[in-house]
Amino acid sequence: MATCYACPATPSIKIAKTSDPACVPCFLNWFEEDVHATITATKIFSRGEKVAIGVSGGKDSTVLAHTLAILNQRYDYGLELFLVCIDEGIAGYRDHSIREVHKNQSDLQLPLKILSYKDLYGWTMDEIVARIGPKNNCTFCGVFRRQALDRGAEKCGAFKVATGHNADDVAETVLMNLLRGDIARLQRSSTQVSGSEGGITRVKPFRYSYQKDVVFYAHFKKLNYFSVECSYSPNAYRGLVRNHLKAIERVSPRVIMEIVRSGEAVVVPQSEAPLIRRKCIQCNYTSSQELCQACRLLSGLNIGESTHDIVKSTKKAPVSTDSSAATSNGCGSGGGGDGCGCNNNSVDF
Ligand SMILES: Nc1ncnc2c1ncn2[C@@H]1O[C@H](COP(=O)(O)OP(=O)(O)OP(=O)(O)O)[C@@H](O)[C@H]1O
Repeated sequence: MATCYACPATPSIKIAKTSDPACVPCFLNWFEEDVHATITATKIFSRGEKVAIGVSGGKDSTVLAHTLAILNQRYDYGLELFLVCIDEGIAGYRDHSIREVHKNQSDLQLPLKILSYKDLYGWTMDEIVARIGPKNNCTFCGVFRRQALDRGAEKCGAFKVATGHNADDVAETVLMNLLRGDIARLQRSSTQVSGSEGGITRVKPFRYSYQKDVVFYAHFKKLNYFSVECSYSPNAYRGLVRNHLKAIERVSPRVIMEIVRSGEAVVVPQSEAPLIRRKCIQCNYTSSQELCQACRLLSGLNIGESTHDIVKSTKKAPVSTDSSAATSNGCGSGGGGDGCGCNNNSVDF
């Protein structure tokens, strides 16, 4: 009978990333060591750094917060960790997941900052959807969340945000950008540290961790997390790409890592155009234009512009260094959109 890859015990699972059989204790140890290997290989953290972990209450960020807390102690990274949670104002969804965030905060004993769209922007996502309808709402949510996470990090004195995007998310993003011919975004989404132009940087310690292994880890560790999909998520184009990827993965499990690595191998010649980086005249957030993406969206909302005009107004930046410029089209736009900050449609993280 087969034994665990690392000890004589009977295996309980097959590790998704390596296809090795493993017992639960060896799997848990393997997972943590694999994340440690990613962190050391990609050099995403520096000693003494303050790091804000974006926690939504979902499985990925819940596992991320636990793993980083463990590794920070085990390997003495010397990081000061904070939890930052953004309340988008989606009744029946985010209010429920925030309960899980509180439980995790009490387990981990890390400082928690919760910021809401209502306080930051004057609108909840429920109010925005009531105003603009079911299409394009991921555009608003993505731009606002990205900026809100930066603002949460700033409040903790952190210049780095760690998110729970995993290898499956990154592979989907690489494929989506490739299918859309957006090679500049493909390269941006494949870098180890993004958004470093003087602002707050973003890192993904799970970029080489398989989604299934994250789920196994959460399950075997009995972590508290909320597993319901966002009620407004149309899951259009990313859903298609995800299904294709899952089909290929059944034949060749290594495909996820191979796509992630392929994305990293793409080198795009630097644009001749100078990057313009300034502060938004309204909110002081880093932007490539007078008004940052969030303020442009907000001004359209506040004056009652049509959804089409609001979203169109965010597509004008030719050379964008606006760190909120992760999106330009909406998710509900039938798959043609540049997507949002959430995993369902984003093509930039
Ligand atoms: N409301 C939020 N507050 C704080 N961080 C968030 C929030 N939403 C998303 N994030 C961050 O962005 C990452 C990707 O989020 P997304 O919702 O797209 O994917 P997910 O795979 O469902 O992640 P999770 O399981 O952590 O919710 C999360 O892992 C988390 O780090």
